[in-house]
Amino acid sequence: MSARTGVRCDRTAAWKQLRAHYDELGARFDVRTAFEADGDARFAAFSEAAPHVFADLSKNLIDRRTEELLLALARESGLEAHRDAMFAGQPINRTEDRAVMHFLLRAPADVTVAEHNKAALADVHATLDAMLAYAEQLRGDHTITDVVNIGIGGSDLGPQMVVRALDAFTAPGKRFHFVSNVDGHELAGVLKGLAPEHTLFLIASKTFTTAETMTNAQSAKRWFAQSGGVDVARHFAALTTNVEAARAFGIEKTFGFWDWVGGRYSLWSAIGLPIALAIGADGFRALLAGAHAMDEHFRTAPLAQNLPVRLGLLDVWYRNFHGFTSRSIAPYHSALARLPAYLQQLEMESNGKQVDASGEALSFGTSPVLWGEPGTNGQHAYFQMLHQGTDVIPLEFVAVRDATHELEGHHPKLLANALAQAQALMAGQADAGGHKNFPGNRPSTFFVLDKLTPESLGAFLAMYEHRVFTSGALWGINSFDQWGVELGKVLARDIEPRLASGDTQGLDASTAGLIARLR
Ligand SMILES: O=P(O)(O)OC[C@H]1O[C@H](O)[C@H](O)[C@@H](O)[C@@H]1O
Repeated sequence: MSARTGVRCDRTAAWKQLRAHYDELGARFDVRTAFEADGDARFAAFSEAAPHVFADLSKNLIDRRTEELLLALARESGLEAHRDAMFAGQPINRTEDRAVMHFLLRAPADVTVAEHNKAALADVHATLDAMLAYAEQLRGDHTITDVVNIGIGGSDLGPQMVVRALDAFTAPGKRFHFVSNVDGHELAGVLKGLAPEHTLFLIASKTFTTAETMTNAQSAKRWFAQSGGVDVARHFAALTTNVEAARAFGIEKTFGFWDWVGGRYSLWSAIGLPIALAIGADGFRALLAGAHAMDEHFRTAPLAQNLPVRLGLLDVWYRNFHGFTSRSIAPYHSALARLPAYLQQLEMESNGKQVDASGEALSFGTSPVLWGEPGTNGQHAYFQMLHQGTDVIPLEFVAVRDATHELEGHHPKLLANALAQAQALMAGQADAGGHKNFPGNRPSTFFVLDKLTPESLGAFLAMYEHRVFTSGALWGINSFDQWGVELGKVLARDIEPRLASGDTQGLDASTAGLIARLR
């Protein structure tokens, strides 16, 4: 059974037309020539001012015909119906039979939703109000100086990235630590500087079964008792859909969320408590409001002026026609240092799939590899390859117009570097001789936020979520499950006792040999 309406992208007429267009013109498209021909008009046509986010797409390898065909592909593939199904709360995550409603987490209490989602919206706001009241109470409690979030994947990357990104909005007096790895070096390193009476542990796990998080949580509880901590109820809280398991673990204070929130889409839920502790209730509400504005843009803007859609279509063009296998992210703001790691989970766990939503094998590529580091650091490391390597890797700049520090001269230098890199990638430099030649015509997208605020960050992240939705929808895959993480977990459970016993029976010779080495 097909999991959705519409035709899989590779079976549409537009796909064939795109293939022909690529063979005829796309492969040889030169963005420099395109700028010579229609300059300002190109910048106007290929830029988009969405809520809180401006995007310049004009340095990409596309022309109007390409975009028209991509829009036709979106229509034939049923993108709009799939989007509307998500917003209607239908169970579009078919392999887990779940709705996908992270957008509801940021919807105002009085927004119009389908009748069957009214109870969910009321639950969202009841939990949000309780969580923000708790956050405000703790913000005023100066005996708590250290907050340790124990969680992994979506229960770590989102809150960690946002807390760091909004550092300028964080009230002084509390330090935030994020422990994710089962490697005890991480937790031990954090605990070294802490006192139990001044520490709050947040155990963040959607399922409350994840091995890494449970191991770290047990160790934190043991450390708390051994270091003289007495009041577990005051110093531990759980953020989870599995409240029962949290209670069984011994935690009284719990904030829940729901199975229709995917882990990598959960920073807007109770998983966002560290964010609320850092920037306060108003700040957290502003983050949600920014995301909601982008939700509305994605839900209602015509496809041709819909920023997440235009980005998702470009991703399909690059992945399936140009054959680019990776994309690099360069945030030109050091507070966004964890953005690439967060986006890796968002995009690669969502769209790193090889079958469509009905389980049928795909004959085309899906998620690219995402990677990156803050500019300008990346420039002095791997940008060499972006400029002169043999592979073309689309690059994404994220620049912020207003700085939040007062150091003189830094910000213009930072912005000049971002602009110059985008310019150099496109323009190149010919005839300088061999190793000094830059081929140019290397694509980039340039995002501008006026200021890095809770609101603009919320909008930017929601834009990215919907962009991933768009490419996933065109590919016909289920962007909301993650079966690919299961096999390794199962095998680790088999191997762990073998490391103690030395039993290697039935194992391949490599794994057996490595176990012998590691014992
Ligand atoms: O929040 P949890 O249930 O502990 O899950 C944490 C993470 O681990 C899982 O294995 C998935 O790969 C992620 O999607 C998830 O975010």
